[in-house]
Amino acid sequence: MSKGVLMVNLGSPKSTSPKDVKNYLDEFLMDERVIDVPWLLRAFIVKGIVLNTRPKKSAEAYQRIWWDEGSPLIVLSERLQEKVDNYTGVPIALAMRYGEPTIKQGLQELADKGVDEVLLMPLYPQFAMATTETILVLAEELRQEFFPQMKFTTLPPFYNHPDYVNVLSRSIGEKLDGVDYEHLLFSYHGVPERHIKKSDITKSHCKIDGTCCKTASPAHQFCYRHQCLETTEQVAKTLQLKEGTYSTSFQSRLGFDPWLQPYTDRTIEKFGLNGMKKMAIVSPAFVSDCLETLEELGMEGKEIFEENGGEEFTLIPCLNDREDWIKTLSRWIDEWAMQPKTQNT
Ligand SMILES: C=CC1=C(C)c2cc3[nH]c(cc4nc(cc5[nH]c(cc1n2)c(C)c5CCC(=O)O)C(CCC(=O)O)=C4C)c(C)c3C=C
Ligand SMILES: [Fe+2]
Ligand SMILES: [Fe+2]
Repeated sequence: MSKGVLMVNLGSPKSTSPKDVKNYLDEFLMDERVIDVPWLLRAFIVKGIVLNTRPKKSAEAYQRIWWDEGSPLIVLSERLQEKVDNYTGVPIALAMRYGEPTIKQGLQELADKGVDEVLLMPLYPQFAMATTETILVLAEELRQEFFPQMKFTTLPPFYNHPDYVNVLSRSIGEKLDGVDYEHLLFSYHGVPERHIKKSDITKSHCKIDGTCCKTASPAHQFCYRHQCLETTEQVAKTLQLKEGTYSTSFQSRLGFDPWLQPYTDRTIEKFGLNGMKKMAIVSPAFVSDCLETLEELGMEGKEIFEENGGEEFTLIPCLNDREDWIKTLSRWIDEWAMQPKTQNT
């Protein structure tokens, strides 16, 4: 058997034109694990409302962060894939859940190299139905239809893996070295509260009441909120952050349903209004910088802070293609590649 890796990230529109952004949002938001309502209602919300209003605004946001080489998320994911490919002894392909390169193209690329045992590597530290789960479900559907000879293994969410926590902590420590700040905010992409309850395999643990995520439960294997809070706690412990000098919030709310709280924009506003002058922010739900970090935090978040009296806003970059991150991923891959036994997901 020949082994290979498929790294999968979220994806971006082809360009910053409203038409391409609309196509991308259509694919993204029509995913039943993102907008998790029956198809007819989803089509009404997405095609009838969101796609008639959002693409222009989103396209303008993408224009503010777009690079000459293309979407930051895709360019940074490509750099990561190339560098890990150079370090490891197995072929590494890259795919996006939405847009291109598709998961089917990524699997075909590996199949063309003779790979029949694939490590699926969703590039998300924390599990969510709207990210990890949708990747794994689609990959399995494609395997059954087009690549029945392949065997899949999945890299588990690494939100509390000591190697990941150390690299993330180091990246924060380096950026904040010599920077005077009063508070470090860990801002994770939000999800609707409903998603957390749906992913609760015990069907009774999750109450979203502030205590359930701190009480040990098998539900936490699939609890995005628990995993985010845990990443924050592990990093705070590693960096020896003092209680009260850091906290967790959730960004990018869409629609009118309750999402995970506290919301990042309101938290930043409150910091400013309460007299805070210097804050730092990190977004550990993403391993690559993207619209949500560069624009929503780096531009909008900064503006909210300054409009409300804040003065210094330090945005910590994602891990992107840091050397220690490349080496960590490569080590995980090599450890998997050396295991003799195969395992189907
Ligand atoms: C942890 C990662 C992510 C989760 C969880 C997630 C859930 C989620 N997202 C939306 C809606 C949108 N997200 C958008 C952009 C976007 N989302 C993520 C990651 C997660 N999303 C990333 C990395 C990005 C940026 C992509 C890029 O090209 O840089 C967007 C599009 C931009 C916009 O119009 O604001 C939408 C829409 C929902 C509804 C959801 C959970 C249900
Ligand atoms: Fe998102
Ligand atoms: Fe929980």
